[in-house]
Amino acid sequence: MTPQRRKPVPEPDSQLFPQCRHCVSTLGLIKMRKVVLVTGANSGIGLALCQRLLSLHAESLHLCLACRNMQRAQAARSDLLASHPAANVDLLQMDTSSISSVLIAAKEVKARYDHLDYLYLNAGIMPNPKFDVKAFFKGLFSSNVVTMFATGEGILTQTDGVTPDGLQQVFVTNLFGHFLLVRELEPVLYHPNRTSQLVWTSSSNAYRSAFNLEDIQHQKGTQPYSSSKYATDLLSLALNQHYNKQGLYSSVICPGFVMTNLTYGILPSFPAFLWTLLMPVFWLIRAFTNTFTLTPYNGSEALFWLFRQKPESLDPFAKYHSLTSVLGNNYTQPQKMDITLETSESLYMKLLQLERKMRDKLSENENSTC
Ligand SMILES: NC(=O)C1=CN([C@@H]2O[C@H](COP(=O)(O)OP(=O)(O)OC[C@H]3O[C@@H](n4cnc5c(N)ncnc54)[C@H](OP(=O)(O)O)[C@@H]3O)[C@@H](O)[C@H]2O)C=CC1
Ligand SMILES: CC(C)CCC[C@@H](C)[C@H]1CC[C@H]2C3=C(CC[C@]12C)[C@@]1(C)CCC(=O)[C@@H](C)[C@@H]1CC3
Repeated sequence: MTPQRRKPVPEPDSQLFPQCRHCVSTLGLIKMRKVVLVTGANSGIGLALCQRLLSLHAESLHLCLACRNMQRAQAARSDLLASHPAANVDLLQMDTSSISSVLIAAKEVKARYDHLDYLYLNAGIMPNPKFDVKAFFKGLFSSNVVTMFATGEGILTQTDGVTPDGLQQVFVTNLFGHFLLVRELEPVLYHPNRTSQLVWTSSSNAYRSAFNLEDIQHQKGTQPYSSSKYATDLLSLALNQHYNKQGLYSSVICPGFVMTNLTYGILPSFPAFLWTLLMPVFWLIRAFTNTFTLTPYNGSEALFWLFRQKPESLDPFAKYHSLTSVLGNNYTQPQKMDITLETSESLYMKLLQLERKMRDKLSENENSTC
């Protein structure tokens, strides 16, 4: 963690009143710096988002990179400061797969900042992916080919693990750790007269068929990634139902297919240079599906777009897709999600139950070690 404990500095709106800062503050026209926390910010889409945010708002932002590995986090911070020396970039150690790590990190956030404007819930894993070559070639010659390239449907499975807390690794990393973080940060996310936004990096690989309300952690299946992303879509809707009155809004995005550490892991025997050699093929595929955003910069388009939207104007049933045209132009498009209010509410209740169980377990452990 960075040693300094800084509250964001109130800043007068210098565009409105360029000459007299004193008058601005005495008139009470003070505008606080926007505080933005991004999980999984040290690489890929998360890091690209940070770069883009700083390109537009370097001095009016307070950026907090929440990462599990502080060495990688430091490297990302140095990268950002190299291109934006005046930026405010803090680091926060947080492993979303560990309950105690999330609770400690949330406490630290509440001590450092008195409000959070944006919380990007982006960290995610797809462990031990298995690429079904046979299904891929079968798909290539079927009418489903475009969907296969856009969503990875039917060609990927994963082997999940269990964390020391006894939770399924993918479920807790991608979803539950983030849920707990949101719950813990309620005091800095709710504030009168202004709104806050939660933005989840979901996926078009989120399938209803991979999700089961009776097995929300996906202990039994072989598609924990797809299940965790479908659960993300459901949870975002439930959060809107429960939090909008308090000025807190939630949205989900899909970055498209992006070349990152996560995707390199899908074909581990495939060296990075072969992926680069395949780029012309991928650009060609863009002619059929604009979901091939390919670079983290392009993939972060919808995350960046949401930063500039009024949250009240967003559709809680829509997933916002980053898309890139054949000519390389980026844009964001909403698409209705395959979710219902009933299922989202049932999942929300189950997550609250699991949260209570985990908290009880944690305090039992603390008492027994006292
Ligand atoms: N790439 C793609 O095509 C797509 C990606 N996505 C989603 O985008 C998000 C970002 O992934 P992407 O940029 O592609 O991949 P990266 O692997 O580059 O980024 C994932 C980030 O999450 C972090 N992370 C992983 N596990 C944890 C953990 N337990 N605690 C804290 N941080 C963690 C990683 O940290 P570390 O460096 O330490 O591993 C890394 O910073 C993910 O949610 C992914 O599911 C969705 C659709 C498509
Ligand atoms: C080596 C071959 C010539 C080409 C192989 C291509 C596949 C490995 C990709 C084609 C579509 C991709 C895809 C994803 C992973 C890699 C592919 C299957 C995702 C499932 C990655 C994670 C996501 O969240 C999805 C949105 C991606 C959808 C497309």
